[in-house]
Amino acid sequence: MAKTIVELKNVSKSYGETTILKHINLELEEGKFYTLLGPSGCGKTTILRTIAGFTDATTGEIRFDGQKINDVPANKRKVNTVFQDYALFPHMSVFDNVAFGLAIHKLDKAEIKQRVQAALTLVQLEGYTNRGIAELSGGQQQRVAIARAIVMKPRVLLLDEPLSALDAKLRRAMQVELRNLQQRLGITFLFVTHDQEEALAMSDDIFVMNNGEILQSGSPVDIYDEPVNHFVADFIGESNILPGHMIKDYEVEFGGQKFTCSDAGMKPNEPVEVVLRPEDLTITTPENGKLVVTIETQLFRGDYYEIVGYDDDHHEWLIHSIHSPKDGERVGLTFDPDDIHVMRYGEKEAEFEARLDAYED
Ligand SMILES: Nc1ncnc2c1ncn2[C@@H]1O[C@H](COP(=O)(O)OP(=O)(O)OP(=O)(O)O)[C@@H](O)[C@H]1O
Repeated sequence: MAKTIVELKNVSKSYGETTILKHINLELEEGKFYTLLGPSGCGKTTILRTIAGFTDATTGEIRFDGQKINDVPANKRKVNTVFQDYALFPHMSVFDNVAFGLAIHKLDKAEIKQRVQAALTLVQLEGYTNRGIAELSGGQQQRVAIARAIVMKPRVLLLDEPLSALDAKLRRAMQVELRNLQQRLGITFLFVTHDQEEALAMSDDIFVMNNGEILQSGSPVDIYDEPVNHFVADFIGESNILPGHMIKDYEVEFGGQKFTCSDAGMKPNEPVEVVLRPEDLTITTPENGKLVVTIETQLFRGDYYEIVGYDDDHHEWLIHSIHSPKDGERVGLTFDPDDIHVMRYGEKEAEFEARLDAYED
């Protein structure tokens, strides 16, 4: 198992009466790409700031290589931050921006030059050393900010929504670049975003946050396939979420019908929520469908149609399909038992994982 670098143990943060972070526990291992994902104001930046040393935790421990670092000042932590607005010095050249931290540490000129050149090569900005910051595009400024952080050879790089100022196309290109850079450098990245697609595409592991809490952590595939609760199912990807009842292990009722599923460990007749992803629904004839819906609208999304239909209980269904039924047409929907994901109301991640372990063995 990889070595743990950063640990937050039961970290809480309050400003006066307002609690911003509630009992945060997380571990970052060496060489992995992590993402803090959640809506605006949920506390993502505050977690970065406690790790960087810009904000004190009200309670709890921050550890680096197993040592408590709550009282270690920011400039003594082996962590660097790339800020959302880049925080570059506009009147200085690219070289001087990247060299800034090394110059403060009074490294000799030859070493500074060699390290700045190496960092600029890594972010594909060789040849830009004498440019002013104002003469660079947004994407190039972004690269300078990253070069300025990695030139310090941090063990952990914190990135606070670094791609949010870029247009959609450049943003996608930078996602690939950042992921490749992380793999080449082999250092731990902790990346903050509220964009779930970005988190799914880039991360080894994601921490899904809401309201000052980490609701779920795990690989993108695990979180997508097995969301712990309504918030996560709704926030990550698109979902059909329906109320239902667990009849017994591996049998669930929703929409007035019983279905075989792969979930277990609930009480008989326990009220539950059922998740079906739009891409797991297949359109068929009404006779062959497990459910029947009437098509309301459809949007062409390039490689699929995003279709909305309503069942006879007026429940809305979102369907992704390469086929385009007619508006007003009645169609059947089928899905596999494995595509049904059942969630218990109020279940926390630890209880959810314990239940999964118990019935999967
Ligand atoms: N110095 C402060 N004093 C009081 N409240 C603060 C302070 N800093 C942050 N907050 C509050 O803490 C909450 C979490 O802020 P934080 O910046 O960590 O959220 P975030 O998830 O990073 O949001 P965003 O995606 O919008 O940047 C917000 O409600 C914010 O208003």
